[in-house]
Amino acid sequence: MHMTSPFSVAVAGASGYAGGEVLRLLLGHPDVRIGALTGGSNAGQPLGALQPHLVPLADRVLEETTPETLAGHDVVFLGLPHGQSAPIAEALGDDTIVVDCGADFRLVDGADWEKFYGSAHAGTWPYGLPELAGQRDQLRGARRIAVPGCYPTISTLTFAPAVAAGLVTDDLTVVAASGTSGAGKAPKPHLLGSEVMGNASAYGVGGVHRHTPEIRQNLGRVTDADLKVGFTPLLVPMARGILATCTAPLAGDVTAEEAYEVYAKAYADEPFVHLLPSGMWPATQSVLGSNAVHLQVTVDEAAHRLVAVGAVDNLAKGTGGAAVQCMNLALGLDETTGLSTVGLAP
Ligand SMILES: NC(=O)C1=CN([C@@H]2O[C@H](COP(=O)(O)OP(=O)(O)OC[C@H]3O[C@@H](n4cnc5c(N)ncnc54)[C@H](OP(=O)(O)O)[C@@H]3O)[C@@H](O)[C@H]2O)C=CC1
Ligand SMILES: CC(=O)N[C@@H](CCC(=O)OP(=O)(O)O)C(=O)O
Repeated sequence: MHMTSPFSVAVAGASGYAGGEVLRLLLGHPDVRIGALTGGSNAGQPLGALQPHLVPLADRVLEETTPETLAGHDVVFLGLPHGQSAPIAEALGDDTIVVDCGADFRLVDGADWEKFYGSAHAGTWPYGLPELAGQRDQLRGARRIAVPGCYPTISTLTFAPAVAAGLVTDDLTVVAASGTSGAGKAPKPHLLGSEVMGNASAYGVGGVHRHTPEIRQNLGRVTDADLKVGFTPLLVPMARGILATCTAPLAGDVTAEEAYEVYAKAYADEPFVHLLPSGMWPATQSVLGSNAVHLQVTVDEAAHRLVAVGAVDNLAKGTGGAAVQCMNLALGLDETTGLSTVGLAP
């Protein structure tokens, strides 16, 4: 099938956070026409009752999420719980570009999948992080795309230049604080206002969070070293954003200026990765709503460690923005179409 602009696009999970963010961005995209919008328990509801910020789509009624409702579009975005994507993708056929915001097709190693997700591995699709070595070429013209997890996106981009350049040993530590939208819209006891407001907490501690193998897999693409990745997620009282602190012992004598130069060179041509001026440190507010990632790096001489910090909007570059960026690559459009690097302040 030969696709031409405007490309018809359907969104499954349009009532959820990821689906809603994909739609927010698609409403500003010049080359798409928004087709079917589907939900789960909210099928039959007008979108305006669920996503009031998506004003131009307020009167659109959510359909059931089935291969039939999603068929006949050039692109289908899936913002569904884990495990729901494979049967739909299979039924859609290879003419349709399927961009999955879920985890089902991100991991290469089936044993990792089974250990961390506890179910049978569905397979592996091209991985939707164009900035990671070798991935952009896989995404151009792709028909199936696995959008990364939000923590893996920022952890990978924050650590990759140091790991690729051999500035650090194989012993990597990530501590990342996320806003609550990372956990989705479905009600959960630990996300009640009383549990979240005025509170910061750790969870998934001790190498058990399912994003640990995804981060290790990504950074394993830029080094031959057998990496050890320690990942600790934190939940903090904000709606959007992740701030990741990535540290590792230095492999040799490296100055802060040399580390900064490595990062500047690695991302010189990346439209969405912004290395802040030396001495300025990333803050989530600056990337909210935008597809930008903000980074900074230095060396702690006394501790003989590299310290890099990254900020991302988990719903934008962390999911919906990455999904649109990958759609652009798959369709042969300019990768930045419909995406902004402008955040919010204050
Ligand atoms: N939130 C984030 O920051 C990120 C999310 N993701 C991934 O994106 C996907 C969606 O997450 P998110 O939007 O946060 O989750 P939400 O809980 O906010 O949304 C889930 C969506 O899936 C729909 N849904 C749930 N169960 C079914 C079902 N059985 N059949 C059909 N539709 C169903 C829901 O519909 P309804 O409400 O109508 O029941 C809703 O539209 C997940 O795989 C998540 O891991 C990835 C990276 C970051
Ligand atoms: C704050 C919070 O709860 N975040 C989620 C990660 C969200 C994400 O990236 O999602 P998937 O990998 O599931 O697609 C978590 O830790 O489970």
